[in-house]
Amino acid sequence: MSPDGIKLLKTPVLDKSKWMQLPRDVIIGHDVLAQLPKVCEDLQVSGSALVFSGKGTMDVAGSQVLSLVREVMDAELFIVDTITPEIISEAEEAGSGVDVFIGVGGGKVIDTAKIVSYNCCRPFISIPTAASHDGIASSRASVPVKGGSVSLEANPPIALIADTGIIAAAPHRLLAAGCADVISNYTAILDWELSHRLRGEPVSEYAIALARMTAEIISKNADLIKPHSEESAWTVVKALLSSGVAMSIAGSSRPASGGEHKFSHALDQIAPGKGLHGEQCGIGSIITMYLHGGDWRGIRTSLKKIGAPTTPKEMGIDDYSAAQALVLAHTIRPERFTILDMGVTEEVARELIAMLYEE
Ligand SMILES: NC(=O)C1=CN([C@@H]2O[C@H](COP(=O)(O)OP(=O)(O)OC[C@H]3O[C@@H](n4cnc5c(N)ncnc54)[C@H](OP(=O)(O)O)[C@@H]3O)[C@@H](O)[C@H]2O)C=CC1
Ligand SMILES: O=C(CO)COP(=O)(O)O
Ligand SMILES: [Zn+2]
Repeated sequence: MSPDGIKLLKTPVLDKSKWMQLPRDVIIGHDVLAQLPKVCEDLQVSGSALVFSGKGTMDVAGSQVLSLVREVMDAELFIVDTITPEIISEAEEAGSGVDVFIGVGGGKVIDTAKIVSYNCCRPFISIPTAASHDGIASSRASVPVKGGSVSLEANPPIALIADTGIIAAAPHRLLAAGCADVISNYTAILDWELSHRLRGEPVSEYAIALARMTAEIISKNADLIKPHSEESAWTVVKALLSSGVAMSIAGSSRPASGGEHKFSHALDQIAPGKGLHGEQCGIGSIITMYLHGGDWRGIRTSLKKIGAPTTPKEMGIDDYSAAQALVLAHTIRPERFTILDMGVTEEVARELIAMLYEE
């Protein structure tokens, strides 16, 4: 009984908690780069910044961002050529004592800034120059390591500033790769559900619903995704954002990364520097959708409409290497159970790659 005589009910304790981190300010649109000083003011970010950019993306937006940041705080530059544990340590040293990290570029630049931000316990602002991957707003980062790849916990951006003018001007190949990365959510989800049924891995229905809806929006609008159209850049950036949020809800990259991603990571080892991340995942998704017994032709049609490759040859990768990547995929993150972990022989792998060329 409470002091007021009200009978208190004993409620069962749910011994469960979850901490999800999501972006706070999201600015998407034409010429929004100029909003950066305002965003820093809104988020009360001041002091000093370390701006990460790439060799090519420096000219696209990195220099402009550096000038804008220097209007409101001290800023230094760190050029990311490739992402490795060594480069990350180097960047952490350069970022010691810095108040905010800003990533301006493609996926490698953004992932590096994200990891350094997490390790240095300082916020990070994401400024993608291309809609090529769904890590622009996620709380995960992928790092290639010897013999594979690791998915690390990282800081999601405190702010995402996506300038659709810059993104639409980027080579169409990058936008098409971003679409393919999102379309591959279809099979990532099937793999997660398979692991749930076979291994008892917990799933998040909300993360699955969001990731699937995102893939559906891109597939349904495949006809409307056009090169150098700011409208298309809008559509794709929003999809990448919601796919990233799905990963943050899940607390892992599971809703957006399954066997098709393991295939892509294996290709990065076997045929480095040929295909883009999203392109490889898209092709992997056609194959794993076939293995799941789903509409693999539908995935292939969407990718073709968008202008993403559907065969290894289109990425400059020979079929033998692609088949090897399929066989090796299960060795990448063996703890992540997918349909490719059920056993793919060399013979089957060759047949699966040949299937991609079928009319
Ligand atoms: N954290 C996550 O949740 C996710 C992470 N990823 C990771 O992201 C990476 C893939 O990203 P992706 O962007 O495809 O690869 P990269 O970061 O390697 O970028 C590909 C190329 O595009 C160039 N580029 C970027 N923007 C422009 C532009 N506007 N105009 C001309 N060139 C441009 C880059 O230039 P530059 O040389 O200047 O860099 C680079 O040469 C992988 O490492 C992948 O693992 C992918 C999905 C999700
Ligand atoms: O690329 C991702 C989602 O699109 C996530 O990357 P991982 O495969 O490294 O988890
Ligand atoms: Zn991906």
